[in-house]
Amino acid sequence: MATLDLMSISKSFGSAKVLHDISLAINDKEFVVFVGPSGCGKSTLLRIIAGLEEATSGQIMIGGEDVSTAHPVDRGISMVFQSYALYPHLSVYENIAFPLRVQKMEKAELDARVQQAAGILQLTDKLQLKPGQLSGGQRQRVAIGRSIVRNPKVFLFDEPLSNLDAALRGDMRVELSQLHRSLDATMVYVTHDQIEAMTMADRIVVLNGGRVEQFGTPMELYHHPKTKFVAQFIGQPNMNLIPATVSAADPTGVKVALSGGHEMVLPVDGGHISTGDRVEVGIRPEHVHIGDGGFPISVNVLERLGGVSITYGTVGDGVRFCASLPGDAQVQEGQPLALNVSPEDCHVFDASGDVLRRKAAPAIAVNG
Ligand SMILES: Nc1ncnc2c1ncn2[C@@H]1O[C@H](COP(=O)(O)OP(=O)(O)OP(=O)(O)O)[C@@H](O)[C@H]1O
Repeated sequence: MATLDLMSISKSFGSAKVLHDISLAINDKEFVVFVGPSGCGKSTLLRIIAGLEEATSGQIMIGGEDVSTAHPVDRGISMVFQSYALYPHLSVYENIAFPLRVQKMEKAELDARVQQAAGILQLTDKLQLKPGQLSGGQRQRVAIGRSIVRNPKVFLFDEPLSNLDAALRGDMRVELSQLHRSLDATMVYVTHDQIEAMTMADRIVVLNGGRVEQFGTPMELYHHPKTKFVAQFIGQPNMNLIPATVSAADPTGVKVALSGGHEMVLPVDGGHISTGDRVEVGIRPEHVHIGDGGFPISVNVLERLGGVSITYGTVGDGVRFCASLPGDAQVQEGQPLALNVSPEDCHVFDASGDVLRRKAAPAIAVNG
C-alpha cells in the first residue's frame, strides 16, 4: 500500500512562509496533480515529499510509515524532473540502469528490469543510442524509465513535460496516463498547466499562495469550485466573472442585477449576504446560448474554430465576456447579441471570493 499522507506541512525560507499548514490524504494508486500559479509552492511541497527539502513543521507518511526525517533514498520514492537529467555520455540502457548500478544489483535482475521498463516506454530499439540521438519526448521517457526500474512506492513528477512542444506534450499526457494505469502506482505530479491537471489527475490539489484552495476530482473542481480562484484556474476558456449588485437574498437564493442592469434569480445560499452587496456572477463560456431575453453582449472579436465559435465581447460597463458558441452560430463582429444561461449553471462569489453554496432545490422565496 503506497498511501501518501501530508499532515500539517508548513515551510518557511527565513522569514518568508511559503507553505501554510498543508494536510492531504492521497490514496494508494492515485494520480494526484498539484497545480497553481508560479510561486504558489508546488515544487517546494513535492521536494519536501521527496526529502530534498525539509519541512519547517509537519509530518509525511508513506504507506503508513513516518518518513519525515528519512533520507530521500530510503523513502521509496522516485522523482522525474523537468530537465531530464540524463548522462549524455551513457547509452539509454545505462541511463535507465544507473540507479540499479548504484545499488549494485545483480546483472540478470538489472537487465530484466531495464528491458521491462524499456518495453513499457517503447524504448527497446533505442537502448544502444545516446540521449543526444533522441527527441525531447524520448529523452523524457528515458528519465521516466530510470524512475520505473527502482520500483518506487510513489512516483513524483516535477513539470516533466514543460520542455516539450505543444503537440508532444499532448502525446506524452496520454502516455503518462497509460503508464499510470499499467504500473498501478501512486503518482504525484506538479504542473502549472490546468489542461495537464484536468486530463491526467484522479484528483487535483489547487494551490494558491502556499495554501490548498481545493482538493477534488477534475469534475468537482469544474462544477463546484469553492472559490473564485479555483473557478478561474480550472476550465478553458476561463470562467467569466460579471460584477453584480444583490437586490434580494435569503437562504434559498439571491436576486442580482448584473453590470448593465440585467436581472437574474440564482439558486444559491444567500443567507449571509444582504441587499446592496456586491458579488460576482461566474458563467462558463460553454454554458451560454443565443436567445431572446438574455443579457446583452456586444461582440468585438469572433474566432471560428470549426466546431465552436469563440466570441469575445463586453457586458454592461465594459466587462469582458467570452462565449463558446456553436461553429455555425449567427454572430457577427460589431453586432449586439443576447445570451441566455441557466441559473443552475451560474456561480456566485461573495466579496472575499468564496462561492455561495448552490441549492439543489429551485429558489422559492426570492422568486416569488
Ligand atoms: N531555496 C529557497 N530559498 C528561498 N525561497 C525559496 C526557495 N525555494 C523556493 N522559494 C520560494 O518559495 C516560493 C514557492 O516556490 P516554488 O518553487 O515551490 O513555487 P512553484 O509553485 O513550484 O513555482 P514555479 O511554477 O514557478 O516553479 C516562492 O516564493 C519561491 O521564491
